[in-house]
Amino acid sequence: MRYVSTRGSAPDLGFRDVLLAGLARDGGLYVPAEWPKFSEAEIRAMRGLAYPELALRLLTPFVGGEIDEATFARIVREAYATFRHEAVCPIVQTGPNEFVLELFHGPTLAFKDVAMQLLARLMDHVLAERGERATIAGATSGDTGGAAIDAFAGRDRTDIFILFPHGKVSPVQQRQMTTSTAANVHAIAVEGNFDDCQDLVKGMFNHHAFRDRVRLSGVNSINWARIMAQIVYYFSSALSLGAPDRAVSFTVPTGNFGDIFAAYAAKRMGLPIDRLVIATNDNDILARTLATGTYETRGVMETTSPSMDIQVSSNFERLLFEAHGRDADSVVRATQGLRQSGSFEIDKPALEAIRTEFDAGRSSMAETADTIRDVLAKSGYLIDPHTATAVKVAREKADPTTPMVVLSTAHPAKFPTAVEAACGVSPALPVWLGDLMERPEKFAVLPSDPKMLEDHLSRLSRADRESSGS
Ligand SMILES: Cc1ncc(COP(=O)(O)O)c(C=O)c1O
Ligand SMILES: N[C@@H](CCOP(=O)(O)O)C(=O)O
Repeated sequence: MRYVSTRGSAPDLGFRDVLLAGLARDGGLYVPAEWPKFSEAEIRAMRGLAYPELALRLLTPFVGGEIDEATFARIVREAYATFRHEAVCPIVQTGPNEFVLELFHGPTLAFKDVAMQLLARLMDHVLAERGERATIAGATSGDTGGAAIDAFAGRDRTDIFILFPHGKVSPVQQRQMTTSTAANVHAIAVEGNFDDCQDLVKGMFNHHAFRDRVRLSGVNSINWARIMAQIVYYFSSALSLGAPDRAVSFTVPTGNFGDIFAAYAAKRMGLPIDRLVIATNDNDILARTLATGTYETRGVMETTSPSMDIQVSSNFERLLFEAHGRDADSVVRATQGLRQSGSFEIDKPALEAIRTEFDAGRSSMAETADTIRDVLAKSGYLIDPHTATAVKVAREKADPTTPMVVLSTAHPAKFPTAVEAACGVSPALPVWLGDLMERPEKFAVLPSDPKMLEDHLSRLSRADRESSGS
């Protein structure tokens, strides 16, 4: 399996190089040169497989023989052994045709664990094989950071630097990033919003001399391996609802477009998916884009679902590439427009192609709070604000003939203030995180300044020291 960049001028790479590269050298994102396909009979034969075995079957084609079978199987099994639910990503029914896919049974209570536990082990393996070290940089609006820190803490081959927007993540999210005692973990509070953090990280990737010196790798969903791992739970949930003999729809609380792009990938691989519904909070750039055909950034509004407070939705670039028939020039034009004027128009045929697969809706903060209350009252089930934005939108788009699966991307205990304000119940953290709020914090505070950030990383990165021979 080879991987190509959405911007067309970076070299094609194999799986191990894509895993370590993160962002392509032309600023684009890697996608598989072709989508692996599974027939109906092959999908039917996946029914009843345990989650790690299903993951092995679906992900093996993406690895393309670059990691031997036995090692890959061991890594996958170890990654999912960290989950505290036997099914890894179970579904629960919350309405006649409404199901919630619980993605929060991993170590940090967020869907990011599903991919990050695998990614860290894969990177460790490839780095050990090559006898190399890497510097990991990631931007987070709250959940990616905690999940990445948990997955990479204490790993000898990597130093990890996580940038989060100062004062704009929930207290639980912040502590999950700032209380690690591992020497290779470095949390950085940036004076800015998530888009600033993401810009800084992409800036470091696009500064090739720096990138090469510190051997920069990424853990955001710009890294193909993140998307790859997230494909599995679309299959597992659809299989348990009757796929491939029955189509299902998914509603996904969306920010950086990684999770819903994994659903699109599952569909391209043969999973019968009817509608893919994008749910946004008040930062509704994607819902506006689908309605108008213009992707137009506005200021970021702080909401009760902070992980979705974002304007520049990185993985939308992967969808643009597909919707334009894999024409990299169209993607380059769009990204130039975004950089120059904060907006771009999507051509009519590409927009139609997107609308054929996707639908979108928005949930305001008040509607999200109402939904938390309503789901608790009617189903006795407590959801977090990100999940609630999706339930609200899913209910507007529901079709009585097709099961609708709503992705529950975080445990409610990560956002106790918003949940309690909505419904009067304050969800408790699980026992293993019971003392999280009392643990001492350690983090740097930096302005949104590329040079200061690079200096900070250089000072602390072991890969940089090795490259400079000091
Ligand atoms: C809890 C939660 N829900 C939803 C999202 C949005 O997911 P994506 O960025 O993949 O669209 C995020 C952040 O990624 C998140 O942390
Ligand atoms: N919502 C995310 C933002 C980063 O997204 P990613 O999936 O690209 O890592 C977060 O919680 O950090």
